[in-house]
Amino acid sequence: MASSIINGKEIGQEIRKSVAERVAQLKEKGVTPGLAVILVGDNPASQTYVRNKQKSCEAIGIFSELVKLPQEVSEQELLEQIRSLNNRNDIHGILVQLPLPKHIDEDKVIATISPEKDVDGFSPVSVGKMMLGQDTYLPCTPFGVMKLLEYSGIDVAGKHAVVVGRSHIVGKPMGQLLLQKDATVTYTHSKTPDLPSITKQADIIVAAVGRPNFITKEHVKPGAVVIDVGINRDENNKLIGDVNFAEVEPIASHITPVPGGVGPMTITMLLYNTVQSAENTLLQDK
Ligand SMILES: Nc1nc(=O)c2c([nH]1)NC[C@@H]1CN(c3ccc(C(=O)N[C@@H](CCC(=O)O)C(=O)O)cc3)C=[N+]21
Repeated sequence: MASSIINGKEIGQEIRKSVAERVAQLKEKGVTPGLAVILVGDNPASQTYVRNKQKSCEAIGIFSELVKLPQEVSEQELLEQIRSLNNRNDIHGILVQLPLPKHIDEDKVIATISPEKDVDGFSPVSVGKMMLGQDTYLPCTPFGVMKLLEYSGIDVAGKHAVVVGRSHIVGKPMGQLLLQKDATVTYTHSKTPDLPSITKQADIIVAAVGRPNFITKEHVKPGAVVIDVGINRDENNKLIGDVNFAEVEPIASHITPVPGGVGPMTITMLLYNTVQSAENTLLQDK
């Protein structure tokens, strides 16, 4: 059974088209959605991601502003930059590119972003609302995975979903969103004994461990859906996922490739959240 390869680039493009239409409607009302991206230091990977985010904004008419700060910037200065962006009417979304240098308290930085502008969905307020099923900005990567499943016609209700990884930005919220759609969710992680015995029971596996080719055919039940959130780089700087694609593809029913799977969806949902935030300001003005 060869699997159907889920094309995140194509699904992302389709969603971006409808987001672009909403941007056009906002502009008719005199509002240009604006995203501020804060980049600290000069990590080459972060620079590439940030450039991709800016290009994607431009392509659909979202204004994007890059705030570049040196590696040695003080936490105080970074917090002041965020507060000033919180107060700007032309900025509807604020994203602080992670990871941050070690001398800066990431939790404090994220908590300083106004929840109204937290288009990453990382702040304590956003996370709390998500847990309660309230209206909020959903974290872009798990949100993107839910859209991939939906657009691929995969109904998660009643399915057993196994999430591998428990990070604040992917694993934990991923399980929540699946649970909200009536999946039965199992969380697994680096301290889970005999992982294959658990993942073998999954109808849907979401791999978000950050280890290249970690999920092999021994982990996968034939016919399972396999979503690869991994973005590892090999020695030649080539992008590789957490799933051994060559091994797993023949037995899965659906699988996401890396690149071209979850990655493009993360950016798509960032654009989506930013436009949502701009629309929300219009509702508040009324
Ligand atoms: N505050 C914050 N928010 C983030 O959302 C955030 C972050 N910090 N820090 C870093 C990670 C990583 N991330 C990616 C987004 C898109 C691709 C992506 O588009 N990948 C393409 C390929 C890109 C390439 O070839 O390099 C793909 O998978 O097809 C990858 C990774 C967002 N992150």
